[in-house]
Amino acid sequence: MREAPASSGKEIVLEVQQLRAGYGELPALRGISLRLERGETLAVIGANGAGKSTLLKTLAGQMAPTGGRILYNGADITRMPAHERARAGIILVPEGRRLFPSLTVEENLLVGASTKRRGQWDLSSVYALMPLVAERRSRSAGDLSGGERQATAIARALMSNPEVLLLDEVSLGLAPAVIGQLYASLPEIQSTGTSILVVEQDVRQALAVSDEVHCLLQGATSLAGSGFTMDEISAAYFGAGVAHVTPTGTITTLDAAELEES
Ligand SMILES: Nc1ncnc2c1ncn2[C@@H]1O[C@H](COP(=O)(O)OP(=O)(O)OP(=O)(O)O)[C@@H](O)[C@H]1O
Repeated sequence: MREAPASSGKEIVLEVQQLRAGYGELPALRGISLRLERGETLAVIGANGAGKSTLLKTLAGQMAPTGGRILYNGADITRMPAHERARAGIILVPEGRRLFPSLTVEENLLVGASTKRRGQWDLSSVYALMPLVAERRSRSAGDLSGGERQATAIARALMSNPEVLLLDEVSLGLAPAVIGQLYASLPEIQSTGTSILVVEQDVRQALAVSDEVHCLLQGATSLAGSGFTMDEISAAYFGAGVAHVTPTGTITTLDAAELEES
């Protein structure tokens, strides 16, 4: 694997070094390294089973890594439990939304506020950002449509005033117009200094919303950085090795032979 270090001079909020994780004997992450800058959106892409959800779960503390380190604002949080990471500002919106169906939308949002982190997000600012959620505030979460549930899940995460927001498959199963509305809220979230790591199946959507992209292939990094062509991305996504140096930043490439060895 080749790496050319980036030197953008921006503050690194989250740094992942050679992260490994797996399920029993099955390795799901095989030495992932990445950096998330303050206020940056990084899209993690890759085919089914590439390790995207495992990466987010490991960053949120829901899965213990088998190797490597996670640094948050320079401190080693590799062994920090999930609830402490949430209190520290790393908030995961998991695939499948996981709201409390018998509670109203507003009650779900108030659960998000239970980390008691201070910041600009409270009920009124979240409702202003997401009018769809405001309109549904008195509804039971169990009665919402898929898009409304996803919007509510993001709104609940915002109530924690996250420093790092981890979004897993925001668009899964939603109509394009609904996906557009959800992604439209990201720039404003980002502008408050929150860093966003978004897992997205739709590569074009991922590129549209992110500053940088990180492609996983069978648990390893096949491409990372910005300014790639669709051909380069699809080669990394499906497994043909590519080599490319971006104008601005890090580039990591992995060819098929290296993947076999790792
Ligand atoms: N609970 C689990 N038990 C055993 N193996 C698992 C489990 N969850 C994931 N895996 C395996 O770990 C690997 C990585 O899965 P992961 O869900 O992280 O991939 P993904 O990129 O998020 O895929 P998808 O887009 O399908 O969600 C796959 O081989 C998957 O089969």
